Amino acid sequence: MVIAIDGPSGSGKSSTAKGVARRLGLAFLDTGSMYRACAWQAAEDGVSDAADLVALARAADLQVGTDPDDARVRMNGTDVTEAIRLPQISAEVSKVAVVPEVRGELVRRQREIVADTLAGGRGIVLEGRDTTTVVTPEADVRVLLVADPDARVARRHAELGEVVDVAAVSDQVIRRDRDDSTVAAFTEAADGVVVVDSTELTLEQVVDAVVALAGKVHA
Ligand SMILES: Nc1ncnc2c1ncn2[C@@H]1O[C@H](COP(=O)(O)OP(=O)(O)OP(=O)(O)O)[C@@H](O)[C@H]1O
Ligand SMILES: Nc1ccn([C@H]2C[C@H](O)[C@@H](COP(=O)(O)O)O2)c(=O)n1
Repeated sequence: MVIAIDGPSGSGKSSTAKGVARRLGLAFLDTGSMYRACAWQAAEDGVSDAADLVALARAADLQVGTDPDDARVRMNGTDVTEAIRLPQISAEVSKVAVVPEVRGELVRRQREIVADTLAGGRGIVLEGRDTTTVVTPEADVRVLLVADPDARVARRHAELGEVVDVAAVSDQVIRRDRDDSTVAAFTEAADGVVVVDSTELTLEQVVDAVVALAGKVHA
């Protein structure tokens, strides 16, 4: 069983994918964490031009955990699980994600993780921007998870707290989507991809909806 979930920032992809993975006993892969880890390394090294970013991605010793309860990320020997969620990484990550050769390298690694997980006898839920269209277009269940922009900004604001102002949150959600959508097709559902709108749904209800789609595969 492979379940792929894409969508814009703050639509609830990570929370939903983890919830579905827990419910069905599947592994979990946050593909965005891999772009974030590269952005973290680029900031550490002070590099920003495309050739350097590609070299960094190709040389990276990048370890991504697939336990939905403890998906730790290690980049070149450093545990960056918390660091990659900092606002400065969210602000910079799109500059890394728009480089085609970086995408090619990370997609190759993501497919490898999926294949290794399946070879080990376990299914996987992966989420990101291009998992339904590029990484695993053959997935058993493919979902485009959407939510109104106001709801997405409000969710992110609630998560980050008062320390981050509305303009910064909007940059993390709206501006980032604009930049990210130049290289990945997550604003429209591709053929065979089911749209789930989480605007008026609780997280539990969204997880129920995806689990129900997975149930139909085995029906
Ligand atoms: N259905 C929902 N209703 C209310 N809040 C939700 C719902 N789904 C997720 N959330 C909350 O919204 C926030 C964003 O969720 P999450 O990180 O899962 O989104 P995402 O799509 O993975 O975002 P990004 O792509 O920016 O990493 C979190 O605080 C999460 O708890
Ligand atoms: N499959 C993916 C996953 C992520 N990205 C990019 C776009 C995001 O700005 C960034 C971080 O992702 P997030 O943790 O916010 O889900 O990585 C992508 O291009 N393709």
